[in-house]
Amino acid sequence: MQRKLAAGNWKMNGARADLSMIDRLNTSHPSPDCDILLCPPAHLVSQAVAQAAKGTLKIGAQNCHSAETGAYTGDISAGMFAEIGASHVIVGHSERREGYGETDTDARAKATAAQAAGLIPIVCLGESLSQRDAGDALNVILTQLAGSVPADSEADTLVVAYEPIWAIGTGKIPTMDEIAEVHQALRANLIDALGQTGAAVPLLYGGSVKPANAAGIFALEHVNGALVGGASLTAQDFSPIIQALSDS
Ligand SMILES: O=C[C@H](O)COP(=O)(O)O
Repeated sequence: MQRKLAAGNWKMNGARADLSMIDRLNTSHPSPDCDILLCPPAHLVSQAVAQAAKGTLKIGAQNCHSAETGAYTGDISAGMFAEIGASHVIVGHSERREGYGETDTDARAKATAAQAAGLIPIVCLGESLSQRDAGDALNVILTQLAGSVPADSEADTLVVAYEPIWAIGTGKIPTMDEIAEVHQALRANLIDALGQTGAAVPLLYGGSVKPANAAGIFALEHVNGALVGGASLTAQDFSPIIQALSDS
């Protein structure tokens, strides 16, 4: 059985004062098989960890370098995030792939470094609108999966997130059939690659998840949670998404 995960990605948003929502999230009590994760900007991770310590909320990072240490000005390694108490790190997000030219090889190197440091990588995959319109979505996604996931992953050391690029921050989402088709294909390919481990890896959907559409998405087979951007910025929006996942 897969664990459920409601993960919030604040991207380059949020200030110290916004960490007060952690107290509200920590008072929610999702089902025992459901984890809540918040990934604030790097400068807030340490304080977020301290603030979350009295509850079960986990804190993650949005990116890491694949090396342990070295002359990489401005970068932060997975081990450094682990040292300050992070539990997860997002890798291969389309905003890193598109904005910084990161490849599947980069995503896999970061995911491998994360696992070595004791962090759980959330490996992101997703097609552009033109790729979907051309009927190439599954091919693109499964190629990214094969190239980005470390071969020796375990069920509790890997999360995979399907995020269609055209759904991120747009208010548009795929049809339920389209999400189900992708998640079914991801599950089948993970089982092919990892055996029974692949059956237990949590699969998240991301892209314009809101309180109004969360329950429908979480009802789909092989959807074990969400990677939430805009709606994770306030407890008012994120809490009902967590509740919908917990109830699913
Ligand atoms: O990492 C989160 C995703 O990019 C989704 O962002 P969004 O919920 O604002 O569409």
